[in-house]
Amino acid sequence: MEWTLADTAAIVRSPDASDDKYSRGVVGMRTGSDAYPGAAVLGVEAAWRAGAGMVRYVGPRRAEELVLQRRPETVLGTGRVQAWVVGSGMDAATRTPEDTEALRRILAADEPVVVDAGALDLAEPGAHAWVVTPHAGEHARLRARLGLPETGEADDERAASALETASVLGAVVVLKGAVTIVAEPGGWATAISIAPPWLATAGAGDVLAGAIGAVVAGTPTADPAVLARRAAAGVWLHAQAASVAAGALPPRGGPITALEVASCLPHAVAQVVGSVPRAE
Ligand SMILES: NC(=O)C1=CN([C@@H]2O[C@H](COP(=O)(O)OP(=O)(O)OC[C@H]3O[C@@H](n4cnc5c(N)ncnc54)[C@H](O)[C@@H]3O)[C@@H](O)[C@H]2O)[C@@H](O)CC1
Ligand SMILES: Nc1ncnc2c1ncn2[C@@H]1O[C@H](COP(=O)(O)OP(=O)(O)O)[C@@H](O)[C@H]1O
Repeated sequence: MEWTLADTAAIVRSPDASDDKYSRGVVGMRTGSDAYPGAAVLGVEAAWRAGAGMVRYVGPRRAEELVLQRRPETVLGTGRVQAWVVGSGMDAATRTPEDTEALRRILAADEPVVVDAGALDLAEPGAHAWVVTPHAGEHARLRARLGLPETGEADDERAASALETASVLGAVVVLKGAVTIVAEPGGWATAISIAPPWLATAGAGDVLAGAIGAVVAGTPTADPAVLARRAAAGVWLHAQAASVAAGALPPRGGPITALEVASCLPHAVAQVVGSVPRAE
């Protein structure tokens, strides 16, 4: 049930001579708002640092400026992408009608979508290439909207309820917490419990969404079984990056920020690709 480094290594590959920026995966991000421009920066940073070949960003002017300040590599505006990340740093209550319309278009498109925070209210039952990423509070709200009962906090109850939500929604569910559950509509689930409690810090979820987006864009797929395993690999990299960040503070770790977690994603990726023997 626990997702491992070896599982992640079966999914995350290092680029080779045949690769270019497009084949490595382009992530499109519609995240952030005037209230939360920082969430856009965190997600974009994470997508780059988890190995995207290109990141496109669409959002309000101030968020665009902050994103470019941190990552001038980022391409502003729409264009072809292999995966979307939407909703981090957005608020369903204050979203503009244009934002809502744009989110609906993305959710209806063919590319896989990571659906976070302020876009979760738009998730409706169907058969979707979506990875929804609620924390406990968002999961409870999502379940209430889907007409599903309240559930407990024990690990087995969380796994069962994530599976039920995945099945009713027709999408992969990443239920975040100290133990993060990844569940797919077909009935498979896994857990990632290696994250240090220091990861409980504002913005860590925005980083997670960007990291998952990069892993999904690496080999885009609409198959929920494959999508779930790619999402689990993204969760594992994020948790491992947090361990690297906190572990740099001896002897037992110390406080880390979300941006530091994003900055440590390359270490986690390097550990994963370095664990696989080179083909001679
Ligand atoms: N620097 C930034 O720009 C940041 C932006 N953020 C954005 O802020 C927005 C609001 O996110 P929040 O999660 O704070 O607000 P929510 O509106 O989702 O959460 C508010 C309520 O949900 C419950 N809740 C929140 N987290 C919970 C948890 N882990 N377990 C159980 N219940 C929980 C609590 O009752 C809380 O009062 C999102 O769009 C998010 O992406 C946050 O990620 C923080 C950092
Ligand atoms: N006690 C904990 N131990 C380890 N990881 C945690 C703990 N609490 C939360 N996390 C992780 O931190 C991240 C928090 O995300 P989220 O709740 O969306 O916060 P935010 O909205 O501030 O970004 C998730 O990846 C979650 O799994």
